[in-house]
Amino acid sequence: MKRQLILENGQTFVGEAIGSDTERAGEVVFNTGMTGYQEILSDPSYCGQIVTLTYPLIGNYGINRDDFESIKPAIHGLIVREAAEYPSHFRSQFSLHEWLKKEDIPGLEGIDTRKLTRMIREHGTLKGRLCSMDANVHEVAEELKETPLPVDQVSRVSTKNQYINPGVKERIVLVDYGVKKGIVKDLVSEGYEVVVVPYSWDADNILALQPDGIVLSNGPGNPADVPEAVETVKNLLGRAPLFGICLGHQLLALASGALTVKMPFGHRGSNHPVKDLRTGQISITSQNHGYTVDPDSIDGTPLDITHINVNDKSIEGVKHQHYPAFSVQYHPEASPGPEDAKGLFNEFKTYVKNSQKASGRKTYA
Ligand SMILES: NC(=O)CC[C@H](N)C(=O)O
Repeated sequence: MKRQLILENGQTFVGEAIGSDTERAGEVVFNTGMTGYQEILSDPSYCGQIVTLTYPLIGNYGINRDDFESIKPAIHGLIVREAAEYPSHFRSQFSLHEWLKKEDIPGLEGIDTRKLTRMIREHGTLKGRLCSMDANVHEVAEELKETPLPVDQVSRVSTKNQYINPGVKERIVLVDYGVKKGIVKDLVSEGYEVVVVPYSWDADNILALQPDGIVLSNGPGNPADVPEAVETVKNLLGRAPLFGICLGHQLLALASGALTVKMPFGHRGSNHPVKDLRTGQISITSQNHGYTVDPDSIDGTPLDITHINVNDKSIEGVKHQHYPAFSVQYHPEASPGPEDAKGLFNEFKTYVKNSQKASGRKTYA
């Protein structure tokens, strides 16, 4: 069955329908990763977006039960050049098409994904809708133009209740703005007790858990859409070591007086080079973000820039001058992607240990 992608600029791409028959709209973004489609499909930071993958063959190793980054995918659609019909891998349980159908996510295959990607690179991200062939292109394009991007994504994907991953070492509170499982897994593998709490918890509620460290997770949307989270981070500064990842990084920056801006088409992929300005070391990193900390807003804030993107020099990491708080725009947990940045979890561990020593609290081995 044919299906079309209608963009707000009136352009259309006609291909074959895969997955669910639901019609759905979203901001169309591209990811350049050659592998990792299952993690991308289930990363809550894509909530409300339609993702096109630039690698031409997707789905060849299937979908398995272990590699999901969340339980319920929040992505609005998937666009690929070719979806493998017969996956081959010993862990595979579904084909891409079967899984998309099961999760009620519409997909489109067989279009020129290079043309679509170039269009997004030239004009910035575009709103789009995956539609049946009888949709009126002009009407849909007008409607897309008039519909603003959603502002409620974090509340859609954050956990509703706190939950605990037991551990024998320090207690880390992980504030869930749409957390990827990879972050939880990496913290648990350090031996921490990881208490995951809803994004709406205020600082008093979080501090009542007596955390030895706090991680601010990744998450979807514009960080300026969650002012209550910025307020919470402000009130957490200096009360426990803070480590922000992606949206968590943007919230730490906003809480410290900096600003964030929307990028034309963002960074989404598994090979983004990041330079640590303190050591000169380059890491190849996994990224998924459409907003960034505005470099012109840093002066006068208590933040030092620690990392920059080698390609476009955008800010990739900051550190607070007075409090044990730091953050990165990229993904130390990878999931999917290279693991060059895993060392950031060790940096966090040092912060946690130092803060324990300074406070005279019990330290762990
Ligand atoms: N992965 C993330 O946390 C993304 C952060 C934010 N939603 C952005 O797009 O910039």
